[in-house]
Amino acid sequence: MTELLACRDLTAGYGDAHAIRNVNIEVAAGEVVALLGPNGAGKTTTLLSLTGVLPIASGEVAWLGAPASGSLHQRARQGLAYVSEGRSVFQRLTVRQNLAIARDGDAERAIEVFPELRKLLGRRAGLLSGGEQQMLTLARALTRPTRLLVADELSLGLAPRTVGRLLQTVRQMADGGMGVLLVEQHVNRVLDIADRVYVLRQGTIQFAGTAKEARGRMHEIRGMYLSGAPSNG
Ligand SMILES: Nc1ncnc2c1ncn2[C@@H]1O[C@H](COP(=O)(O)OP(=O)(O)OP(=O)(O)O)[C@@H](O)[C@H]1O
Repeated sequence: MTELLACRDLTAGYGDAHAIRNVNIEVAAGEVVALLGPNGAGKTTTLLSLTGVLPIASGEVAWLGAPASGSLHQRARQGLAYVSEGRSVFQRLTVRQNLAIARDGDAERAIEVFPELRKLLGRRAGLLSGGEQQMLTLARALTRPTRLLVADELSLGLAPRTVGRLLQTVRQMADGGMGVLLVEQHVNRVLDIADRVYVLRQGTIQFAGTAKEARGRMHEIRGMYLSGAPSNG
């Protein structure tokens, strides 16, 4: 398997506070990797430092087999799509205009993944439902050739059926050769489509294994959620 993104002993955070410590994660082409853990565990911080948005304090990040030094912008041109928490469509622009924003982008590629967007192309994005906006957010990230999709809580606030639809689409994209790193609150649902799982708790990796192994240790993983909140709140 071709390794796309990896970190070794990654420590990062905000000022002197290290929200994550000595984190080791890898994502290869063709696999869905889930990053799980309770609120405040450090999942978003991990994605931000892996994608080059947040500077790292120590450790190493490798992107496409070489030490990662460029910004998110540079990595995006090499096939890294990062969908951050929350819907980030341009509300006043149409779906078509939203899809046309990326330079060198190809709206048709995105519409192939989400055919339901075709009939909405002329509609203002602000008038779409929550699920449609989230599809558009994801579709926009895919207008460029994508090697790795990194997504933070894609399914936040969506109806169960829409969550299932998005996650199945993500699985199909990985089956087509893309690597996927997902932060997701719906543990059971994400285990249905993930190949491997990491569980973060209080800034460190507490579990790393296959989705099958995670299912076998679900009781223990649930416990990490219950006891995972930082003591200072
Ligand atoms: N901009 C920031 N400045 C200072 N501390 C921050 C900042 N963002 C996050 N933190 C802290 O870093 C820790 C990890 O936060 P992070 O957002 O990475 O967790 P998370 O696992 O993504 O949580 P959630 O599931 O609630 O989104 C938390 O203690 C949080 O309060």
